[in-house]
Amino acid sequence: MPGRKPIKVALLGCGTVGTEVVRLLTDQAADLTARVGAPVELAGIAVRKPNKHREVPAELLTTDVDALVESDVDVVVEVVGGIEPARTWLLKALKAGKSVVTANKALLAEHSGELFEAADAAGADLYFEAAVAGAIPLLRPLRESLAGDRITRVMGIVNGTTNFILSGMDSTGAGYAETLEEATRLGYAEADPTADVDGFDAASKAAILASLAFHSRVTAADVHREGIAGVSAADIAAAKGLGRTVKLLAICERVTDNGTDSISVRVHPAMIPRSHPLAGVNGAFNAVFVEADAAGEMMFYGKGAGGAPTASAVLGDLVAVARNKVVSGRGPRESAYAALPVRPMGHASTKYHISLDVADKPGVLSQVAAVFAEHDVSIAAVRQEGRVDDASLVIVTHAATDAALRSTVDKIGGLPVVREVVSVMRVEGEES
Ligand SMILES: NC(=O)C1=CN([C@@H]2O[C@H](COP(=O)(O)OP(=O)(O)OC[C@H]3O[C@@H](n4cnc5c(N)ncnc54)[C@H](O)[C@@H]3O)[C@@H](O)[C@H]2O)C=CC1
Ligand SMILES: N[C@@H](CC=O)C(=O)O
Ligand code: NA
Repeated sequence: MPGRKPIKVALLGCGTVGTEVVRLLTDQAADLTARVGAPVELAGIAVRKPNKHREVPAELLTTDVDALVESDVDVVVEVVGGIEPARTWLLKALKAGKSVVTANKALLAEHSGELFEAADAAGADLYFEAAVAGAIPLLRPLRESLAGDRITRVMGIVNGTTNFILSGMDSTGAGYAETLEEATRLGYAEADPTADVDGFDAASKAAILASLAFHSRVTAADVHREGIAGVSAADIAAAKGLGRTVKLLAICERVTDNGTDSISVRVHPAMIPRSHPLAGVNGAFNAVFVEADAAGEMMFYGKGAGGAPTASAVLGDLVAVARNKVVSGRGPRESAYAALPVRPMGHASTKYHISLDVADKPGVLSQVAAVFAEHDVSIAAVRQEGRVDDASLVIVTHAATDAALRSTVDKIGGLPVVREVVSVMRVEGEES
């Protein structure tokens, strides 16, 4: 836009995502100018080792992040990751009235309250579409399109790395370690991939989703978290035998009890029917179901990880905050007025799949069934395989509280007729 003052952008970080942000900004410069109503100018790129970044203009590179943030830039885009020093940089930017675009879910899941307060005080924007489910437009629909509805549930696959690993184990029998290595090579995994496999990344995303969906502040510490490190080839085979597959799910629910609302939020592996729409979500793809009172069910699907898909979401946010700058407007602020409490995991209603190695003699089933009855857990299906010395008992329960199911499994493990509790996994989704 000739004559229009450019929107100056500081880019912090130039790794998997940052490199693609620079490419898209450069390749689409003319279109972005037209869409924003002013040129979008990359003023500097902060990195740790400038001589390692031959793919971007050398004159833009700097190691002095503070000076870049404090310069006359209008927008700070952060794709470094981690809590500190990213938190300090972004607070500094927001307090100075610079809008922020970030892909940093770890930071947002801990400190979004503080960041939003700084943004509000200075009249700046804070956008973070790339932080959950990569390229998929999901946070903007929650913050804006569905702001007039009452969301009851957000559930899905939000980590590309673990989905890539579980899909590989299920379809080709690929090993855990080799698939993780491949996910890292493809740029899906976090700098420390234990954040992915232990469920921390998905838990951060679940906290962000629950905060937006239920207008409350939910942090990563509020999320019940289990990763996929304990998922074995035997679990995958057991799931297959039952017409199911294993996925790492993030589940955020509004629970209404005696007219009072609370939030249940958890991340754990679960067996789902192979006919379930999430069962066909493979590789680094993510998919998220949203249920709202008036809208009903919606499904969001697309690439959840990788440099280019994530950069697409970053650029979308950059255009939004730049447009706001051009018209001196602002995007949505934090909406946490409902302040709903988070329920402990023990109160969550879940179903279990339990595989037991048992002595194959009369009375075993009745002893096991008695423990379920004692804990008020009802059995949906039982399958016994094998004969003397090599028997296995597979039990699928109806929904019960997670606390009751855990106590049931603990007590069954102590029965003399049970040689080993081979696998315990939650079951989600109805058979269709
Ligand atoms: N890779 C992906 O698929 C996705 C990544 N994200 C998020 O995007 C962010 C960036 O991720 P990636 O690009 O994959 O990470 P990366 O590790 O490839 O890149 C990080 C960049 O930050 C730079 N950096 C680190 N510490 C620095 C410091 N103190 N000063 C200056 N520069 C520093 C590194 O040199 C590197 O250029 C993270 O928050 C991540 O969680 C979000 C969605 C998807
Ligand atoms: N490590 C993350 C990257 C995107 O958020 C993932 O695997 O999903
Ligand atoms: Na997204």
